[in-house]
Amino acid sequence: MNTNKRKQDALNYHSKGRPGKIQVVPTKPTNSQRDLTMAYSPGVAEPCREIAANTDDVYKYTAKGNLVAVISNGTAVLGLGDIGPEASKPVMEGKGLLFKIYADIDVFDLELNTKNVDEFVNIVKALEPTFGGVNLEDISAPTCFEIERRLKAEMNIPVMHDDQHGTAIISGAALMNACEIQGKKLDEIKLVVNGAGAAAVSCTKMYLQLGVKKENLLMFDIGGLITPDRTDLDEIRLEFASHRTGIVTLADGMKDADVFIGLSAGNLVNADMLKSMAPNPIVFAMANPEPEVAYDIAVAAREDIIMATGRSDYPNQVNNVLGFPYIFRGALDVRATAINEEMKIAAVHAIAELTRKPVPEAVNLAYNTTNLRFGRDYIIPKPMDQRLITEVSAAVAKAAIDSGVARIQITDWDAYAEQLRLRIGADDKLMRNLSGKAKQAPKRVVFAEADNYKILRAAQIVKEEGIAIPILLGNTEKIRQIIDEHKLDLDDVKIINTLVPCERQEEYAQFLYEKRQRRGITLYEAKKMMRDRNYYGASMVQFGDADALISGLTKNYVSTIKPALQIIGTEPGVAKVAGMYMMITKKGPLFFADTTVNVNPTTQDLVDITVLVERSVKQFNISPRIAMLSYSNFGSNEGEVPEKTREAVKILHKQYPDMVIDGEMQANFAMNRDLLSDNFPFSTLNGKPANTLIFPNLESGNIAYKLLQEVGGAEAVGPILLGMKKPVHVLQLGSSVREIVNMITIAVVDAQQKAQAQEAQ
Ligand SMILES: NC(=O)C1=CN([C@@H]2O[C@H](COP(=O)(O)OP(=O)(O)OC[C@H]3O[C@@H](n4cnc5c(N)ncnc54)[C@H](OP(=O)(O)O)[C@@H]3O)[C@@H](O)[C@H]2O)C=CC1
Ligand SMILES: CC(=O)C(=O)O
Ligand SMILES: [Mg+2]
Repeated sequence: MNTNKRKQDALNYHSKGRPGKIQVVPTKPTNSQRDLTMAYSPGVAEPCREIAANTDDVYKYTAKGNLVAVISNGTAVLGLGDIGPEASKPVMEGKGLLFKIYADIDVFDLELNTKNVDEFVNIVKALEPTFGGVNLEDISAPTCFEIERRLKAEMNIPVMHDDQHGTAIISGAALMNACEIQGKKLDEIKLVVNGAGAAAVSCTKMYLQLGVKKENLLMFDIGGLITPDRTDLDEIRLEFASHRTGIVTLADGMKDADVFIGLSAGNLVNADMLKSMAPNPIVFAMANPEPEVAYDIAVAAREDIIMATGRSDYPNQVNNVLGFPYIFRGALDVRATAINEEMKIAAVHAIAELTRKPVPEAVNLAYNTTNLRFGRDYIIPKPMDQRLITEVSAAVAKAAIDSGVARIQITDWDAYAEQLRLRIGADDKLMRNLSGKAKQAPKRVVFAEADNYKILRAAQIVKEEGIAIPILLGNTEKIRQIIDEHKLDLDDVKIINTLVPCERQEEYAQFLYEKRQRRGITLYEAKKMMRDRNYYGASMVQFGDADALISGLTKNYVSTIKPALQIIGTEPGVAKVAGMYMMITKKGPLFFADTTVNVNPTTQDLVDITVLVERSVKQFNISPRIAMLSYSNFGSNEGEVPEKTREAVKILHKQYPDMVIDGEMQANFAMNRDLLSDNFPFSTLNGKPANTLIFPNLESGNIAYKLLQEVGGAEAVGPILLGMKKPVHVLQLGSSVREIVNMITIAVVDAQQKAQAQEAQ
């Protein structure tokens, strides 16, 4: 993008609509006179009295416990320097926005018009009743050190200067990982730090704590190398003075260095300086918005480099955004009185370790990448990785408890993790539970369309996570080519090319022939059909050579399901299969059927579908509350649809008296308990809204789930094929990798359950 356009876009982003980036949003109802009486006078006097009697109740009745002050005086705003408090406000609002979206922490940004340490400290101290924590930001060295030291000593809530400690934590984790990848040891690396301000000093202290040796360190400020004989330096900088001789300029210092850390200003390093570094160099050019050396220049200068910047538009963003939301989240949740060394070190390790774990597909999607994995271009997690909140905040909270600065304890860490996920809307508890279940006994899943990147990527994920053991069907060369192209880790996975004679193909063909010989299939045709991967895959499942089949990504539903129906067939007593979607909504999971198979079900079809769905929902450990949907409520309209649905409910009530089902009813009555009980108090569904919806025909089911997905933001998991004798699951055309992974998980759980049922017989 050209610079002028980027500039205008950034200005528009901030000025359009309501100027700025944050606002205050009420958290309690404000719709009625009664609500306002509670919110303000006279109701508000009650919590006031309680807090007056017990100050700590301020956490109970106000927003204090979740409110952080982001405070600056604008003296070191990014790398823009001392541009004043007003000019720092966009950055502070930005921090507020990030606190909110990544950790659900509310922020008031406060830009103070003072450079005087005493005045600054007195103002912030006086704010203690309002806030649960204080994030100091973009305050220049050396005053920032004194301000932070005094505030930490004099306040009883966590105070952290993020440019110092947030940056130290993130870059410490990145340095540990980068050294491992480059085969370097922290206690041996020669390190050059450019900058000797707030960030540089604290980062360097962190690196020394992590094992870097002081004698291997060179630190530069505007005046050059920090040496003991310089007379213009304060105690803080002199602590990092180097006794090495013969080094004057930064270029001198960088010769043979293993690591360059830039926390100074933009464009101070050139390609020649990088070329003079030791083999496999590590360069963190962290100045914002312009790094000390541009990413492109650095990677062009050295093929063996690990290059990071503070920017989001290149790989390896080493930026304190990865830390501050989660560090404060953990500190606030245990009401810590400080953010101490133990908490910081815990955060370093949590971030470093998270980088080594398989990257969720959602992160790849968010960054338009295909296979992020620990390595040269991925030394640190991506900011949009939702696992950061559970990993880092929990580690920080634990360390606060263990080091004795927590005022409240957490004992149930699983519940805490769930609470954290809920805060950022990342709670997919049901899928996580299913995934956990699948991992307990992973099954062999055969993929009929393995010559497709999305299938292979999903296969890699389920293999890595221990959910399934993939078997790939397709052209071996093509599959290997995709694996190589995307650097997928599937080398040891079985690949079967059904177009050439392969394992048990003759046997499978004979079986198909025997099953279908009176339905027009000759042995010759059966052998030919076994070259089709859907026939072959279904046969593998039928013969127990695989436990589940996944197909349908590239073919229509009917042609995918037909081979499975011919070879495996439906389970005893089931005339027709059906398709169900699990919709993961903000209010919990909803089950929709039939959304994929039966176009216009009869009354008996509706009964059969409901029986299959009820059993399947129960297998997810959820009590089904079923609504049979129509455009009519309990006989309020006549017509084919109300009549068949009403009749189906009647049959189900009679044949399955324990089934919680009612209808026919409209969707809003099914989903709204009050609406249903006010208007139809006799309904057997009263008490709670329905969680399972049976649609009168395919089009209504299909339209409803797609609308909920697109407009309601629900995630659709499925279609889960119900009624097959053995696990076969058919993907929707063009499913995403995440959707495929979810289907595989369901297929494995399905296979486990079918195996258990067989054992029990
Ligand atoms: N990626 C990230 O997460 C973070 C990045 N940063 C970036 O780090 C930089 C410094 O921030 P911060 O420490 O808060 O600011 P400070 O003002 O406290 O420190 C700036 C330091 O950079 C030095 N410096 C400036 N120009 C040069 C130069 N030409 N040669 C050598 N040294 C130079 C200054 O030297 P002197 O003291 O002699 O003037 C000073 O020591 C900024 O660009 C900021 O954006 C900061 C925090 C986090
Ligand atoms: C990222 C940050 O805090 C800075 O550049 O100042
Ligand atoms: Mg900053």
